[in-house]
Amino acid sequence: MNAEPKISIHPGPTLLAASVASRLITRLVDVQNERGTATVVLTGGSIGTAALKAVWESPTCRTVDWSQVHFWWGDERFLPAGHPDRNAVQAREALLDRLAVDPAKVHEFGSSDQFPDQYAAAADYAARLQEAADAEALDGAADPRLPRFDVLMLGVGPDAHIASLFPELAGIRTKGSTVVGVADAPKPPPERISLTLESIRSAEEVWLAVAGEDKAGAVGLALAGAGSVQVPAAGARGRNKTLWLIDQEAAVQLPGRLINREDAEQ
Ligand SMILES: O=C1O[C@H](COP(=O)(O)O)[C@@H](O)[C@H](O)[C@H]1O
Repeated sequence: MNAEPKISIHPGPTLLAASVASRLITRLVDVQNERGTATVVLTGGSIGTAALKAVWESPTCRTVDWSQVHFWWGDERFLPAGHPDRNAVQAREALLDRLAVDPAKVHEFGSSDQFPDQYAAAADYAARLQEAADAEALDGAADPRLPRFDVLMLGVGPDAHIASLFPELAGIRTKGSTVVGVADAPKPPPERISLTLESIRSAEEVWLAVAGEDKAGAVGLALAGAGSVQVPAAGARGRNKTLWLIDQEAAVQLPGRLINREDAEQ
């Protein structure tokens, strides 16, 4: 059973990124207080990267023990290791390279100079996720193929894609695998690697961070209950929490009944 979406609307992208950052810091500290180690799944994209910069700029950044955080990614562009368009490179520049992280806990997708194709890199990531799940050996794990994801962050494209799961393509239809190799993505580069929707839905909390009027149609459709093959963002739900963190421009096509929901987050 996954959690119904809650929506939090912010005045603009800068405050949105700051809000995502402050929630992330708080959540990681809370999880570390409970369990010692926390796990976050990062996203690429505009707000995802801006939020990581905002984490670094936050006065509370150092309240997290960054050496005890596992970092995974929801998706990656299948490019050479240092390519500036790789989500991991952008996350490193924005935050990870500035922190005392444990390199053994930073789990990047393989690159095009390591693997012959995106399918081999996807199989490698699935195997590493399985290893991490086996090492945790959690009773009652959400999915025995995956480690526990405390927070999984997503951006949303104007076409409603999440991670590298695009409308109507094979990736969003994939069942029975945790990771998928993607060909022919409509947004460059065409070759990508992505967690599947079932992996995304195994996370304890899924946060979708979205800004801009070009995303308003996607946000409106996703929250009005569209199907996930046509509108992948509609299927992104966490087990305990599904949180849409959006700005006012991205909110302009929200169904009215959702804007004033009593349970909407402030
Ligand atoms: O290509 C990608 O796009 C989405 C959304 O990016 P945005 O810049 O429109 O916010 C992102 O979530 C995904 O990780 C990335 O690979």
